Amino acid sequence: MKAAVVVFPGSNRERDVALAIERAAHRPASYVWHGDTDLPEGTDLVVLPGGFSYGDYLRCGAMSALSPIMRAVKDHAARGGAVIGICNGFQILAEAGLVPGTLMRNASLKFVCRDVHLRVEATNAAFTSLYQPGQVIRVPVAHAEGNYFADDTTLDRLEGEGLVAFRYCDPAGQITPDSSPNGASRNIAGVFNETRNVLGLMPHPENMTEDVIGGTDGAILFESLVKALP
Ligand SMILES: NC(=O)CC[C@H](N)C(=O)O
Repeated sequence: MKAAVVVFPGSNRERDVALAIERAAHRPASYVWHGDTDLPEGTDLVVLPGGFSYGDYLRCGAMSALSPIMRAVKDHAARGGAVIGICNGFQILAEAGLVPGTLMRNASLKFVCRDVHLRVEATNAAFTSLYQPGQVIRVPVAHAEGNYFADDTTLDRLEGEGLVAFRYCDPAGQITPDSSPNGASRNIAGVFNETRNVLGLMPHPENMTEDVIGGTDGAILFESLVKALP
């Protein structure tokens, strides 16, 4: 699997995700500057990492969504190529219209940094195929604008088409309002585009890939991608 991690001014999780990919794929990911216009030849997976691109001015991800590289990212997605946006990357995907919905300020109006539990809602995608359906995993969040919002018609469609990837839950897998760190609609933590080749995900699987830092639940996502992609 050949992965390209896009670096925006203010990204801060690019090395974490590149390391998680290298561990799973046994080959390094390459970094691509947001001002470039082309992805490396033969890229299988594009990663938009977490961080504070453009200092979160205007709205998180709004300016990065207009970066020159995004044209190539959209073309890659339109060809069926895999794209994952994590946290700030999810915000960029939403602003670019590559996944449905938007990310609003956390209901608490506070930056939230802690581990959360997620229920895996869909395993019929390259990103999640090695999880068990309904599996409860633990990964960290670190964001101020992770409150996923879409109108009810869109939410019903996402649920009807199985495009909700992950939901915040309690440790037993129950979907309760209290288990969401940000007030997200229907506890949604991650969504696919219609063809499930693009995933927007608010928590950070790349920061839960080693026992020494608390667990390996996040590593399974990268191992799933390695299995699914050439
Ligand atoms: N960890 C991140 O990617 C943070 C995302 C964004 N800057 C926020 O605070 O909502």
